[in-house]
Amino acid sequence: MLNIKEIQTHLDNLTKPPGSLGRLEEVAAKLCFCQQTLKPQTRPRQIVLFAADHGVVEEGVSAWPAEVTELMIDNILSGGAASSVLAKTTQTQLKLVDVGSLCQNKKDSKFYRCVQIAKGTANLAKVPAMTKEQFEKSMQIGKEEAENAVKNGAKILAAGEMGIGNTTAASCLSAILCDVPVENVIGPGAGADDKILSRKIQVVCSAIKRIRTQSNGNLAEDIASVCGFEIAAMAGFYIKAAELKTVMVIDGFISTAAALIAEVLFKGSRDYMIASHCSAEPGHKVLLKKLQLKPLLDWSMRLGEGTGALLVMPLLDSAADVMAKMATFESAGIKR
Ligand SMILES: Cc1cc2ncn([C@H]3O[C@H](COP(=O)(O)O)[C@@H](O)[C@H]3O)c2cc1C
Ligand SMILES: O=C(O)c1cccnc1
Repeated sequence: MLNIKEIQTHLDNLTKPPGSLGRLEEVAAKLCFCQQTLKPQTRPRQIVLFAADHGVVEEGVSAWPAEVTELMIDNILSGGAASSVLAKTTQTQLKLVDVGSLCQNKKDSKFYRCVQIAKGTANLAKVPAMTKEQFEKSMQIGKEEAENAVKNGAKILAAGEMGIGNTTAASCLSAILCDVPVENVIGPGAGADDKILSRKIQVVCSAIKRIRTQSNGNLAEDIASVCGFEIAAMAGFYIKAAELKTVMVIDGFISTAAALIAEVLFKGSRDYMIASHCSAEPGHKVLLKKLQLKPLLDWSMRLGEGTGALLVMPLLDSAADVMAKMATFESAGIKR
């Protein structure tokens, strides 16, 4: 078993003042520890984007109509979305899995799978968004995707999401799992104005109240009642990645809500996580703090779709190369 001390010793033997590559060294050490090697690999790598719709959109909580989910699925698959472009730039294989959008089924391919649990969740403002069975089914699909990706050789995994209305679900999850006031975890999402925002606050507050007054103490059921199919699938994806000791790069607010579900249901999952960035959505830093993850970037991004995770892939490449390719003081003949 390669321990942190041995990894640190190797890092300190490389031709640089100890610690001078700052957080790049932290990333390098994490890759080495998770992969149990001093020559970590960052390719091939895979991002899986999970898509689904949200019944709560009928409450007027998003600046966009639910139909945009379907249009963006098509856009992602035809290469025009930010995630598609960044996946190409960073040479990351992208697959989209529709776990519950309002779309008509399309033909499955290597890059697309349609396995809709339902045509969108139920409206969480009025009733539980999904049953515990649907939650477990969604998680299972995520697990299958992580397992297949690793089986196909992926050394690094990332997940992302597409689902109009999903910041409302993520806000509910954050308030419950971090036990913080609702105002700390609600933001404009994909561009809510003040009117939409105040409706969103009302909806989240009433869903939280319902859970707090009606919960039978089953945490998975509480989570399911405000979750999205894509969020549950990402949680399953992260749990399986951790089980398989595979490094996963976490994206924005919604992905991090799923990451916290993973940590709650499978303790220690966070040890395999790298937080790519801190989103402009206010709840994101609350979730990162709870997970004790320090994001690599703080670039005011607020898109989701896996874009933050994709953006940092070259940083992981650099960390791996530093570890595997730099000369040591001894090999370079430099006396310390
Ligand atoms: C064109 C477009 C592309 C996106 N890609 C990701 N999102 C992001 O915004 C949505 C969540 O925000 P809200 O909860 O406010 O609806 C999700 O689909 C998320 O992936 C997008 C949103 C839009 C409009
Ligand atoms: O940070 C995110 O994941 C995010 C923020 C706003 C809208 N959609 C996603």
